[in-house]
Amino acid sequence: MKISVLGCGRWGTFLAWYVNKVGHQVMLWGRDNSRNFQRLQETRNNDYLALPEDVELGSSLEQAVSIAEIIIISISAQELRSFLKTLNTLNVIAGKTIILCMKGLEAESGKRLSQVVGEEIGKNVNVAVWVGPGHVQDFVAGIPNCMVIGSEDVEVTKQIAQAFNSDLIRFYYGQDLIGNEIGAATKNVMGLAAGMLDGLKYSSLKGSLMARGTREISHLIRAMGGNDITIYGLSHLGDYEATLFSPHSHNRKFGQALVEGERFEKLAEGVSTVKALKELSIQYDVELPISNALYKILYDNHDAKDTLEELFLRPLKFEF
Ligand SMILES: NC(=O)C1=CN([C@@H]2O[C@H](COP(=O)(O)OP(=O)(O)OC[C@H]3O[C@@H](n4cnc5c(N)ncnc54)[C@H](O)[C@@H]3O)[C@@H](O)[C@H]2O)C=CC1
Ligand SMILES: O=C(CO)COP(=O)(O)O
Repeated sequence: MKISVLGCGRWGTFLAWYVNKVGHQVMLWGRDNSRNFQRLQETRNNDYLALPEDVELGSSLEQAVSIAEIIIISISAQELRSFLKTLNTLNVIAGKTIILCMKGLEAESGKRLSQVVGEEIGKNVNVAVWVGPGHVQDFVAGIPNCMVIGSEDVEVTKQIAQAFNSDLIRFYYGQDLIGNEIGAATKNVMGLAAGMLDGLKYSSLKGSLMARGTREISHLIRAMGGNDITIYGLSHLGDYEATLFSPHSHNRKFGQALVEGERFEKLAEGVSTVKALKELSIQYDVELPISNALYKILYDNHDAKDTLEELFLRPLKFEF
């Protein structure tokens, strides 16, 4: 199949590498002025991998979209809406399948990224998400993992999963788009919290964070009309090792750097997702104590140690 990957950062470049490896014809698109794109053009390398010669690099968005049946998008979540507005003006997207390979929510509205596609592009495309655990560093070292593809159309889900399945990534068919999108975005929030615990030398609390984090987000998924069991699947709990424990996780590193008084400059999607969760907790009237504590730390300048310790002072309650 002809596939174009839009976004040539850490993950987008890996996706182009992977989709080429499993036998598809791939174009990786980036903006002319992007440092990532320029470096790939000059060296075909980034910090993580070397791109094979048969992955085409392109900077014309119109060309990248018009030549492909499947369009994979992997840019920062907060850029998606404006990016789609630009894409829409080119009039080449109708009839394509868009796969969102990004883990975030729109910060101001709390909207899921597939909803943003629906609002900006309309109904004349198929939309799927490809989420779950995986770091470029592990995949290029040949370490396999499991991931999940989901959409509102089971035939689209199956077609994509079958086209991309390999002995490096085993795909499962997602059955709950709301749960998969909320789960994928919010695992980054738990990653920020895990990093803060690491920085505070409270790493032994990460087991409790896993238990209470999943419970908190399952309430939100149910309130939003999803299936609360999805939280225990690949998009959320299955991604905890790669986020709460992995030395590669940007979200975990961001949280750790914050409590250590350092700055972590790379994209940590959880920071914007914390804002989205504040909005969703109001919209759906769901209590999200861990996410709310992170909001106070990140947006109201509360002290991380005090704020996380305050979680222990709440009234006792039943576990489930
Ligand atoms: N296992 C998985 O499914 C993984 C998923 N991700 C997700 O992938 C997404 C991207 O993350 P990274 O690649 O780490 O970020 P990154 O910062 O390395 O790459 C983002 C890329 O998007 C481009 N970009 C940003 N705004 C743009 C715009 N308006 N128009 C065109 N291009 C734009 C940037 O130039 C950059 O090349 C995130 O949502 C992240 O959560 C990341 C790693 C693993
Ligand atoms: O989603 C990821 C791993 O599955 C990447 O996580 P980070 O963005 O925290 O590095």
